[in-house]
Amino acid sequence: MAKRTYTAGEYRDEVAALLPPLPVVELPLADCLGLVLAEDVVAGVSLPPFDNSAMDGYAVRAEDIASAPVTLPVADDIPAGRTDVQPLEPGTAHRIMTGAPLPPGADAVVQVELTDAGTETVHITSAVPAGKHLRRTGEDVVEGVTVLHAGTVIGPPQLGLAAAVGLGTLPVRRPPRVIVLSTGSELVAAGEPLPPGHIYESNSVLIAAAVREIGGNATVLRFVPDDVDKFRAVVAEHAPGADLLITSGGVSAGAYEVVKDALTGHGVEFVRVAMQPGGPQGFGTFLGLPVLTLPGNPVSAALSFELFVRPALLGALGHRVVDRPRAQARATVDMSSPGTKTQYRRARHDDGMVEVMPVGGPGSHLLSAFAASNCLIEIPVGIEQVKAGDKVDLILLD
Ligand SMILES: Nc1nc2c(c(=O)[nH]1)N[C@H]1C(S)=C(S)[C@@H](COP(=O)(O)OP(=O)(O)OC[C@H]3O[C@@H](n4cnc5c(N)ncnc54)[C@H](O)[C@@H]3O)O[C@H]1N2
Ligand code: MOO
Repeated sequence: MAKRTYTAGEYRDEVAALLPPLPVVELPLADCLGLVLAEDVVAGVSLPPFDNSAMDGYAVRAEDIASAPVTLPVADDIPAGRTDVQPLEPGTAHRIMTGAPLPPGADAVVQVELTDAGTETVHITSAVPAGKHLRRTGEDVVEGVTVLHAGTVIGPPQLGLAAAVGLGTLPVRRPPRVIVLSTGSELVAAGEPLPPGHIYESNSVLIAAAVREIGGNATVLRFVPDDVDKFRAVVAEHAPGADLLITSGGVSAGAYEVVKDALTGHGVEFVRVAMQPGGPQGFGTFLGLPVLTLPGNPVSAALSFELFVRPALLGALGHRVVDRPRAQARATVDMSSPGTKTQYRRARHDDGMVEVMPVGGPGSHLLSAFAASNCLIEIPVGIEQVKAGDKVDLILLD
């Protein structure tokens, strides 16, 4: 039977359908960075939780210093954290520090710079109006209100706010557990001697990093040689508890296509996507585990992750925006494309997004060109020739 051919858009949807929303879990704040809040979060306390001083100075009644300069006795000293604050008697001042609770009866704080900084008595040189330098209870957050909404991507400010209202954990969609497995008897790990006819393995390094970059947990398995039984055994051992298996290599038309041989007829369908790089793809479920088999050429694997796996994982994590931003710019040179497939050229746009220049050729082995790029030029099906000066569609990677 002829292999089904997908457009890049159709395949993107097929991959997304393979990954259901991840379960909601409560995670400690330190583990929530970059994840998506799964439920609304309500403040258990007001912010500030009590009326307090915004300045180091003296708590007073504004009317007592209206005719400043005046000298008042200092009846108390209130550092931040003090709990037994006494009321302010008329005609007196309390020395007070920033963040310390305001004594009942006080309605203003005079900052220390407007005084002689006395500890027995204080000489105040200027009057201040009632309300000056006070931070009122609930000015920032009122207890019981929703402070963070479901769907929010959790960044440093959101984590700070969660901690400020006393939350030690947040409800998030659990990071996906992704197994990354490269196949190929020619592969050697970086850092080891390179025998003749071998190459350094790079796909699992790139893919695992790309998984981690969006908040996933990636486990890289030692890449298996081109051996079907070994491949199945390694996957079976690691499938329990995993959310996704990503393989690279072994899916095209050669005599030793281990991924294809191991998974054909076992829940994984091997198809073609009308794009270049990234044509040969496979998707399905093996031993209950969603599987995506990416082509082995380094840029093919990288772009397959970019265009299909990344949006699917972001969707499963609850992100509303799962695609990279797009833009248009003018090509600086002529480019040709097959016309029958969408071509993704690696490229650099300038700061103003006026012009875009391809980096390297269209070949799927040109990893250094990809590493030097900040965008992809998308040349759609039906276009065989782009002329210098033509506007082209960009997918922004930076
Ligand atoms: N007769 C045909 N040959 C090929 C076709 C085709 O349609 N007919 N398609 C080509 C295209 S397009 C691609 S893409 C590749 C896909 O091949 P595989 O997925 O089977 O990948 P391999 O053959 O294992 O490797 C391809 C290439 O990439 C290198 N590689 C593989 N894995 C890694 C890795 N983990 N790290 C670094 N480099 C890796 C490998 O050494 C090969 O050079 O097939 C074309 N052929
Ligand atoms: O479809 Mo392949 O990914 O061009 O080298």
